[in-house]
Amino acid sequence: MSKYMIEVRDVDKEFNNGKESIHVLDHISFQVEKGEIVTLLGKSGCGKSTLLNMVGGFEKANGGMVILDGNEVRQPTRKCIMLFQQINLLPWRTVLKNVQLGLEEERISIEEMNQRVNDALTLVGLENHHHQFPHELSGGMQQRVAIARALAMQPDVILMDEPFAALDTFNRYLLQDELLRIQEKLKTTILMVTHDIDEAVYLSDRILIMTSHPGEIFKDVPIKLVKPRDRAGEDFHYYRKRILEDFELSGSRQEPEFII
Ligand SMILES: Nc1ncnc2c1ncn2[C@@H]1O[C@H](COP(=O)(O)OP(=O)(O)OP(=O)(O)O)[C@@H](O)[C@H]1O
Repeated sequence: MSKYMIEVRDVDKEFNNGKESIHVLDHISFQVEKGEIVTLLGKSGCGKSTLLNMVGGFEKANGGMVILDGNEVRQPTRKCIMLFQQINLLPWRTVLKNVQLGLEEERISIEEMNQRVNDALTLVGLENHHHQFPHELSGGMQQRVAIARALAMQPDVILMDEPFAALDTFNRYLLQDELLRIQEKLKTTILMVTHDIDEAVYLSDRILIMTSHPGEIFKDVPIKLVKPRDRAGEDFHYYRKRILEDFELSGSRQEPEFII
């Protein structure tokens, strides 16, 4: 049995907009071990979301393949759930009913469904909010409901596309801590996209730095700091600085318009 939960093998992607084709991802390969948190970090347009969509089975590659827990990904599956920045709760359903949503297609008993929904809501700290509607919750609480909905499905992998980008700093920090606490408990494999360097250093076991046009993995940076990490600590700043430098050295920096 492979120790990898996700294997991206030589994935290549072009989009055609009718007039021209854009080479978005150039022969990308990487692996994510079971229980790891790995972040794709790169500038806007470098192909992070496209790559994440491929791992989730929402987008097809022009070449190469993605293997999830030993099986080639050909379509979305319940083993691998995507969480977006847009929260996508159904406004007419309560918190409880929104979390149930992901389980309604599963062949499980009512008792098991209730148990999984209760457990997931307790994990995200919403055990006292079952009967509220989304509009009665803050943005941070709504994102917690979305996380609970994903957790209730007991996926092997959660894919996160800038899940905290719409939140204010305090809520973002709070939810990052919640995510780490939950992941420590459940050992779910997480592949995340962000352009927030601090978020990447705070959460990740490894950061994959991408360059653009076409998107490539420029560097694989293991973050060897124990969690929870001190955002104000010297070690944290070391990684932050190193990654900032990587971006400047990555070849994707714009040349100055005039050189005197
Ligand atoms: N369905 C599509 N059709 C055509 N081009 C697309 C499509 N989806 C993405 N692209 C192009 O592919 C490139 C990569 O887009 P992608 O959204 O993956 O980048 P990103 O790194 O996630 O950007 P951001 O951080 O801004 O979300 C962009 O140039 C984008 O315009």
